[in-house]
Amino acid sequence: MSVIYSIATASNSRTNVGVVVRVRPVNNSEKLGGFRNVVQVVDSHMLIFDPKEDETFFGSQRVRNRNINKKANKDITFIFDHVFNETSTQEEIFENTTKGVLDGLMNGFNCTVFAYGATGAGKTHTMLGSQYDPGVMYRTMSELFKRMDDAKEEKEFSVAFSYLEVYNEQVRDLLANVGPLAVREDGCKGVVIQGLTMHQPKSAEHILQALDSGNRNRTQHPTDMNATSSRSHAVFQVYLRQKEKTASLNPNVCIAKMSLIDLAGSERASATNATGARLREGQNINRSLLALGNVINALANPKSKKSHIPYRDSKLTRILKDSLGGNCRTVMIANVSPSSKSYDDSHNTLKYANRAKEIKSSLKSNVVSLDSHIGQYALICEKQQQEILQLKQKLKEYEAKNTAPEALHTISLQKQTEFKR
Ligand SMILES: Nc1ncnc2c1ncn2[C@@H]1O[C@H](COP(=O)(O)OP(=O)(O)OP(=O)(O)O)[C@@H](O)[C@H]1O
Repeated sequence: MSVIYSIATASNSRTNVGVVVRVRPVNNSEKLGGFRNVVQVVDSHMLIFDPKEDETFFGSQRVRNRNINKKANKDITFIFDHVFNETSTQEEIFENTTKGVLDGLMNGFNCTVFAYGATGAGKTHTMLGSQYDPGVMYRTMSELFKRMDDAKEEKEFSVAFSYLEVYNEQVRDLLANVGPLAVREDGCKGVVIQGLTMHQPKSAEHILQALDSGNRNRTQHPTDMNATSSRSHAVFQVYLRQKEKTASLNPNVCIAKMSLIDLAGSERASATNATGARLREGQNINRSLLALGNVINALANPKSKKSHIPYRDSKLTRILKDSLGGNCRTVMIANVSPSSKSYDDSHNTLKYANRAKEIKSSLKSNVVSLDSHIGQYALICEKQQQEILQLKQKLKEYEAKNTAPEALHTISLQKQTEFKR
């Protein structure tokens, strides 16, 4: 029997999390090894993992032709916001993923795009690409500069960016030669990485150069699956400040952050034959990806919404605390190889991506009025005064109803302490 994950389309107006899958072309070693294809892209939303080999497709219609002697294939149907096949271009990926997210950034929402997948599945190709065929990061920045230019009559913009990596649970600035950086949380500013350099770009090309030089500083080591495997999580962040150009003394100012992340490859240690330092490296990668998965699971689980989201379990999730869930728009690009050589890795990636679809977040634009602090405090105080009066009234009614004098006294004391707090 075939399994279908999520019958409803993943494009749900309540979700701010888009999940897309990109299937890369088969590489030479997969071709020469005679591996079979285990990912069949049916259309732009559906793929089948490990399809029955005796089935043919006409459009999205299956035509069955059963062979009872064959070992059952997993035959799992997955549905995502978008599925890109082997021939999809960098431009198509950008147009159908980050371009829409940029609308969010321009409207003051924090946004995150991250590439997830096993080593060699195509994450760096998707996010960074090459000089001649740039990926999502450069295309996003080009589009951002275009949009700022289009709106320059109405708004004043300022942009800054940073580029860091998390390697072996240490944060390093990819654009400056400094030691490991500390991460701390600031009540007002959110997550702060102490000493991380901020750069003000003059153009999208300037950012492309910075990405290129930053990437040369990134920790890479060959693995059995990828000769130039990125062994760290690379986090590129852009801060956009917009101020309305109006005659008003109190123009709206809006600050939002976009994080573009090329994660290190998820992999089983046995598949990479790693030992010693490489094994420890792999364990740290898996630890932070596991932590990221746990955060995704917690955000996706409505029961845990009010309780604890385990952001503190790794450096990666601590850095992304204000970029995942909550007030944030997220796109996950799950990269997979179509080959049976990466059977378990692709299966795991698809399950991880499927889980990420469940995250729901409530958006709140970061628009603030320049003197909002004063106006807001007056309103907050007024609201709290009203709330205290209502609670006092409720307490009075409760005390009047309650006949046990001792119990009454204890409850009353407790409530009073609460009010004082
Ligand atoms: N869609 C694609 N089209 C053409 N080539 C691709 C595509 N995706 C990946 N490749 C090629 O496959 C190889 C591995 O890709 P890439 O380095 O992006 O993998 P990765 O997922 O970042 O791996 P790691 O986690 O080990 O760094 C590269 O040579 C890359 O150019």
